Amino acid sequence: MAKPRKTIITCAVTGAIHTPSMSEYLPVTPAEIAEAAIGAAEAGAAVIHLHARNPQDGRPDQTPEAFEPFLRVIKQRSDCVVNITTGGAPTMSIEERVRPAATWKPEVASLNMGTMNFGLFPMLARFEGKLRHEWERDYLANRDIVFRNTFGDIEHILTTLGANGTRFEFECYDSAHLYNLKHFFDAGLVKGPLFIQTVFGLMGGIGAHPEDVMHMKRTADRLFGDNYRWSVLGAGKNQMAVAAMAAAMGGHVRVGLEDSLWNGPGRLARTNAEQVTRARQIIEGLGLEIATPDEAREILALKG
Ligand SMILES: C[C@H](N)CC(=O)CC(=O)O
Ligand SMILES: [Zn+2]
Repeated sequence: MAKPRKTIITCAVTGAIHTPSMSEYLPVTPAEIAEAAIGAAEAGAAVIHLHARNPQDGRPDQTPEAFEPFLRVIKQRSDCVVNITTGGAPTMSIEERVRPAATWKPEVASLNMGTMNFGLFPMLARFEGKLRHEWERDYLANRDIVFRNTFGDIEHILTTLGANGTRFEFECYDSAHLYNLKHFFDAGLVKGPLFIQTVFGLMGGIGAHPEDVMHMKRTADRLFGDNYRWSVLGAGKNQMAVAAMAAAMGGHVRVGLEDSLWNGPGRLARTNAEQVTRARQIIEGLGLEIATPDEAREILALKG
């Protein structure tokens, strides 16, 4: 009897897209981020994707010091795979964005595979009346956000962090980003298995229709064959549908309040663990098993 395939659940616990006034359940302080990460790991997430925030007003904070308090607690209480963002907030400089991962040398760091328009403004209408902080309104109303990830920026992050043995969660928001990754793969600047996180339904990137999911998978299969491990994240209301489609096709899944505030239509997720549990139910419902952190390390060939 063939061993059931293992599915890696990644949980992105707070991010830099959503803002505190949107949901009282969005982790902001180091203690809240640590609790959210450990809760998500206990619920079944093998990989935890981390951003930091200013504890007072929840503004994205990409200083290495802001990460230290929760990284220490997570390391003490969990064997989960730590994945530190290099995306930060799309309004930050590359130097600012790469600093935390360069300082803390995690097993995994995110790496965004192309420059793109980054549309947060569609959320403004929905949360306009609830926004407590001036920075939230300015941030969400900004229609000119360019999320910069040039070939030079990507190579800089690859070489800076690669030197520490850190491997990458390659964020691909459109098929062009898969071709950008292919360029670095052919140039020998990245080694397989590639952990490719295909992002669906974020304004400025590809949509979240099943055809979009199939298009990204077919393109990745053609470009990388079995030199990659496919994972998906669906933004907002698309989160669980995209996760279910991918899991059924052998893909890994990412959930968490960075990507969606919801746990079912119109119901705010009270914890990241709630979303991990919902994804786990879908995966186990398909007769699959979730991967432990060590199984994820093996599947992704991490330094451990
Ligand atoms: C859509 C997600 N925000 C992708 C992400 O997590 C980017 C990063 O942190 O580098
Ligand atoms: Zn992120």
